[in-house]
Amino acid sequence: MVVKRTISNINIIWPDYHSYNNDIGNDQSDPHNEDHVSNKRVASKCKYVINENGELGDGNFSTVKTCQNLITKNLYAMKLISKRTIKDKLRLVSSEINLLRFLAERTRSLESSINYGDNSHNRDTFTGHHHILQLLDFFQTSQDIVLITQLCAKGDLYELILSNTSLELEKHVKSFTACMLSVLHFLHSNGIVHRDLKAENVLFRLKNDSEVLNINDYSAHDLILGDFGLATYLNSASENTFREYVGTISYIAPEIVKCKDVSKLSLGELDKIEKYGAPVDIWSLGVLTYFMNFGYTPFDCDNDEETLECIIKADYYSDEDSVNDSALSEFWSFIRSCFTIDSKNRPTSSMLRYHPFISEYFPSTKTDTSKVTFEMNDEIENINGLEKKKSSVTSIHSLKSPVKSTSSSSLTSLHDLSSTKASTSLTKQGSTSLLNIPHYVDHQQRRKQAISRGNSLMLTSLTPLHSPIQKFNQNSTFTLDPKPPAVSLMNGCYSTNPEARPTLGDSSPRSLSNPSSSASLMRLHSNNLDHEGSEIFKSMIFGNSPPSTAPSSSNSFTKKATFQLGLEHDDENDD
Ligand SMILES: Nc1ncnc2c1ncn2[C@@H]1O[C@H](COP(=O)(O)OP(=O)(O)OP(=O)(O)O)[C@@H](O)[C@H]1O
Repeated sequence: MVVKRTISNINIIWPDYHSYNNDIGNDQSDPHNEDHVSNKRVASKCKYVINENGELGDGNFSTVKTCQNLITKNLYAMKLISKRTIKDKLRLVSSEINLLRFLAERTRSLESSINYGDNSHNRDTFTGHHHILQLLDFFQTSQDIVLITQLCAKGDLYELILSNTSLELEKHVKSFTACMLSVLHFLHSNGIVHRDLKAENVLFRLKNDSEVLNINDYSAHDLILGDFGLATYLNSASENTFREYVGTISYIAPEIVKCKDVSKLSLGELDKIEKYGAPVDIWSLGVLTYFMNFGYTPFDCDNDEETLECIIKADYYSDEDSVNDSALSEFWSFIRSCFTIDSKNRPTSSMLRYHPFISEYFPSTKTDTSKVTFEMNDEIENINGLEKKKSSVTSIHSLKSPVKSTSSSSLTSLHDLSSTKASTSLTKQGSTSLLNIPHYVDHQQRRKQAISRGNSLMLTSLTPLHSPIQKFNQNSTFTLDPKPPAVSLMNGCYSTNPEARPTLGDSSPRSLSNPSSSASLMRLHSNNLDHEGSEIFKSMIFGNSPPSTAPSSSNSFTKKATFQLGLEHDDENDD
């Protein structure tokens, strides 16, 4: 059985996750036995090798390693999502892949339409789609579902904040916030909600020639938002997607907190819970901005119940000194806007670009029409007019700081709504609830340690770029090229396990030096059958979108779909 989804111009056919799940269940009987697997399908030889010493990080469901494409010689990040670990959470993985593919397509189409020489485009310092993790390829092995993405530096924003105690407001908090706001603006205007914006998911992309993150060199890195595992389309097919209790507790909005007990509700009761939407990301942005500035998160208390209580009331911690610090007035105004309890009154990503805290990064807002200016003024009035009540000085907050969730810590917190009263309908919708519950350490203690280690911020400024076009292009690490040649991609096929090597070879993209051998991702999905490659390559590439010559029977769709996830296919396409 297949589920067919049409996302913009991409026709994605994805196997029903229940049947896929069954298939994975079979694998688990002997996941190490390739022969067992090969009884029912032929695995392609993996086109990537892993650096066995190149672990970049791990998450709740995955390990991320440096890898090299054997054909292009380019280095990428390989995210290995263990089938054993995700078991019944396949919906989240297919959703992540679908979304990343859509975003990669959207990015390519936007890039091809932007004329960088024309000042009417891209006047803002940050261009949202430049700061999203790009998916290059994906496949599955007997043990893992594998995503190949662009390579970012080891370490993330969370580690950067903790290792520096906090970040500097003028130099970094503002620019990082503006950058993430540009990403949210891009996602929201494309109908996508991320639902897990947090420091751990913000990575640093380096220029090709930099091996380690030199945060002092502005021109050598960019912020990248990753982990789209919880991201979803606003017009999601599932009735209850926006009633799921998902996210990371320190960052969730009040409207998500209200969904905490959805698993215990009857269907009638569930209907009464208001659906949430894109504003949940704005709340998380407020938490992230606050965390960058202070080095601790705003709502965390001794226990989760108290934390959730504070979130519901927007009762964030603030000490009197910082509240009265005039240098922080715009910061607090921004925070208050993000922490507007009523999501309908919370400013959108579009409106927030006008906020004085970060508006200098969005010069395009200055030349908008009078209508927009009026809305802007209105908005700023709202921002400034927000009630002052909301911050706690001596409340139940205990100044605890989050500790990064480890790969095992939140797995136990996966609640499957299928075990609930509302199970029948929710399971049908494929609904799953996921909440990462981080552990906490004593903030004061950590702060003292950081100070005694003499950690100081050495970051240079990501200042607004006033001659934006030229300078932006020079400084950005964003690039879509070189485009991987079609023959180097695996496009969802079933593969042997990637070989691990102690070191990876030369990463110069030799095969890409021959332009005729390269095909952009755009072309891979363009239904243009004139590009190079044999019919079998076309079949592989268009596995998710049948070539126009393919028979249009539902059988052929099914074959394509199963081929795409490698459930049953013959791949004659090995190297
Ligand atoms: N492209 C990349 N380049 C470098 N490091 C990466 C990349 N992708 C992920 N990482 C590292 O691996 C970690 C885990 O990745 P990711 O957050 O995607 O996994 P996850 O299992 O979905 O995590 P979560 O626990 O948030 O659900 C990240 O925190 C980051 O440190």
